[in-house]
Amino acid sequence: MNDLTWMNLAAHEAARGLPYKTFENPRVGAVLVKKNKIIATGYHAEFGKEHAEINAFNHVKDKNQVLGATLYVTLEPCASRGKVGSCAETIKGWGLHRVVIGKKDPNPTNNSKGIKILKAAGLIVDVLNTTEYQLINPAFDFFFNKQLPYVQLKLVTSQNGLVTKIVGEQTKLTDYLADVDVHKERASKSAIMIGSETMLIDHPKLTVRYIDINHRQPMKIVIDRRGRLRDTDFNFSDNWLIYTENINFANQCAYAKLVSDGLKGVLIDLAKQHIQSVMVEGGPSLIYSFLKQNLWQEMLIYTTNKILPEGGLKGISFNQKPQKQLYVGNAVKKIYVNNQGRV
Ligand SMILES: NC(=O)C1=CN([C@@H]2O[C@H](COP(=O)(O)OP(=O)(O)OC[C@H]3O[C@@H](n4cnc5c(N)ncnc54)[C@H](OP(=O)(O)O)[C@@H]3O)[C@@H](O)[C@H]2O)C=CC1
Ligand SMILES: Nc1c(N[C@@H]2O[C@H](COP(=O)(O)O)[C@@H](O)[C@H]2O)[nH]c(=O)[nH]c1=O
Ligand SMILES: [Zn+2]
Repeated sequence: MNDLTWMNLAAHEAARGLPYKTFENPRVGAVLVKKNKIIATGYHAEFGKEHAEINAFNHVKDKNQVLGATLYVTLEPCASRGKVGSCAETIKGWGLHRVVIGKKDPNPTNNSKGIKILKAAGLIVDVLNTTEYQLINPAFDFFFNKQLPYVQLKLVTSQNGLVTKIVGEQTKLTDYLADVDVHKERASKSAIMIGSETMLIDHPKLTVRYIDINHRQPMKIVIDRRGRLRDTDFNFSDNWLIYTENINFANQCAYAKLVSDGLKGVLIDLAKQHIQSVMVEGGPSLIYSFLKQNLWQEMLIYTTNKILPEGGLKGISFNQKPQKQLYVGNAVKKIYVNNQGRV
């Protein structure tokens, strides 16, 4: 077994973390190895809980086994104290011989700093930088590399490509199991975004409620260029943010924010508020705008088994081949990846 094989095992561990549980944290895996044998494995399972390296160490019954061992970890151990304390500072007390790292942490609070701590403690540190575990945290990587939120578009259609039965109304298309999947997607995002027309017609909740979560609810964002929400009686609270170009609305509503440079300006502003990822849940007009301006990284289309009469609101036409497709409840979920819009 060589470094790459052990690191692949650590990457498999990382993939045991579920994005709807790790939330804004990266999925990370770790393997402790001594004399070509595994001592323990671990992964980061939940936002705010122990990191992968610590979990691996906690799985070792006789801690003497760790003396002189090698730690394989997919991401550079954190340097900052964060929510659980610095892993690099903890690791240096274990008596390891060597630490092998999949890639450096793109988060500037940790970048190269974890490696520095380990090296200063006399450990041998190697960074492999191979590609297979670069793709495991697309939103985390995109946010820290581009200083913009990762944009995931999502639309639900009938089998014949419509998003509503009647223009100007809402139509529920997904069944319970598909909703659970949608809510897992929501739970992994910092924010959910919709267009003003969807807000006015659907009055959506935009919460995660089909699954339990132990982290915060995503922020709710409405794009309301003209300020059509100005004279409505929506009960906005701190978790809502409305981007508008209507100065009167922005002055009058505590939750409305003036933005003048379009969707890109919105994304830049969200990044400043540490919004790492956004799920744009429609409607089709807003989704088209993100596609046209190439401001997206991933798109989910759930095509349900329902057939709606012609005359309803049309979804989008999109010719790219999906990277993946799977069945969830009454829908086929197609996942599209924008190769020109990634890191
Ligand atoms: N099946 C599904 O998955 C979904 C269905 N729906 C349904 O879709 C319908 C609403 O969808 P739709 O009519 O497409 O409207 P949207 O919800 O997409 O809202 C449209 C508004 O968004 C704003 N907007 C769009 N593009 C831009 C841009 N480039 N820059 C700034 N603002 C922009 C505009 O505001 P302004 O006019 O002020 O400029 C526009 O009027 C509803 O019936 C709803 O029930 C909605 C979501 C999902
Ligand atoms: N119609 C439709 C969806 N529509 C999207 O979900 C929003 C409703 O969110 P909420 O109020 O939290 O349930 C709605 O405004 C629109 O953005 N989503 C789906 O998963 N399945 C569906 O059939
Ligand atoms: Zn850590």
